[in-house]
Amino acid sequence: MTLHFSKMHGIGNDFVVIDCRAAPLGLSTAEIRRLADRHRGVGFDQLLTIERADRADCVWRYDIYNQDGSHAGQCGNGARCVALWLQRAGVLPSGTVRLQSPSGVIEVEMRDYKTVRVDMGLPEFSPAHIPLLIDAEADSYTLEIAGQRLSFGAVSMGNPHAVIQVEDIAAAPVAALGAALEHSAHFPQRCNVGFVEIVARDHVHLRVWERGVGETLACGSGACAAVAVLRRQKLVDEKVRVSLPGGDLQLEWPGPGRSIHMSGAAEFVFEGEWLA
Ligand SMILES: N[C@@H](CCC[C@H](N)C(=O)O)C(=O)O
Repeated sequence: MTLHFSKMHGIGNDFVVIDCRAAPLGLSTAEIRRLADRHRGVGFDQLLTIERADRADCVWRYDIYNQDGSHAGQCGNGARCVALWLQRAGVLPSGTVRLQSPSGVIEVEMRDYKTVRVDMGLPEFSPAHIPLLIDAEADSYTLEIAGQRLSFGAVSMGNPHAVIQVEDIAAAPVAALGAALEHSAHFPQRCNVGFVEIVARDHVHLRVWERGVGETLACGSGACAAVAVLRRQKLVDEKVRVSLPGGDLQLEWPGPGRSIHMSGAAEFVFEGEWLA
């Protein structure tokens, strides 16, 4: 089997993008993992498929798979790459465009040749929605994780996120605590774990341990989650620059009942054929 793909990235969060407009993906979980292998396959953080929408108010939809083959509900950096991919294919209408994602409709808008602004929708804080097995919704939760008491905020951006505030981003225990919280029984669908250092009310540093991947260079939904959690705790302003290891994203969240907007780069790397 030969599979044509585009290799793309959004500030270092990298993707294999497959055109499924004419035919469904048809890869097993084992094949997705082989394609994700950075030595024996192509390598990616997420696999994105582009398909025809099945709802009347969208033309295109995308689906998301992590490196370990698991399915994801949202991918912010991926949404920007999907918009750029559709534009290069000549099928992205001008202006604001509604895209069907696995967790609902989002809106994308090309700002210049490689900057995309995305309406990522409403952050959902209710534990049932995340899902987080805990009695009552709160700004912050404390649990015993990996032998220590850990405080974190939690939110769904269409996918589950925990957000931990740290003093020094360089020293954050991303791998150790990220993996432990991702697999904690309190998160029945696992979770993405963000470690965030507040630099100023309009600037934070963020590193993200992604569910199904590990630490990535950037996570768009993780950036939204960090801003949502910190803003709810009244620690940041409406507009926040989020600096990740792979680059910066601009976030805007006016507050409850309003969408979070994220702006940042999307880039093509190459086109290829996978000889499966
Ligand atoms: N890199 C993404 C998030 C991808 C999905 C995530 N790992 C999950 O399983 O929820 C982003 O940019 O948002």
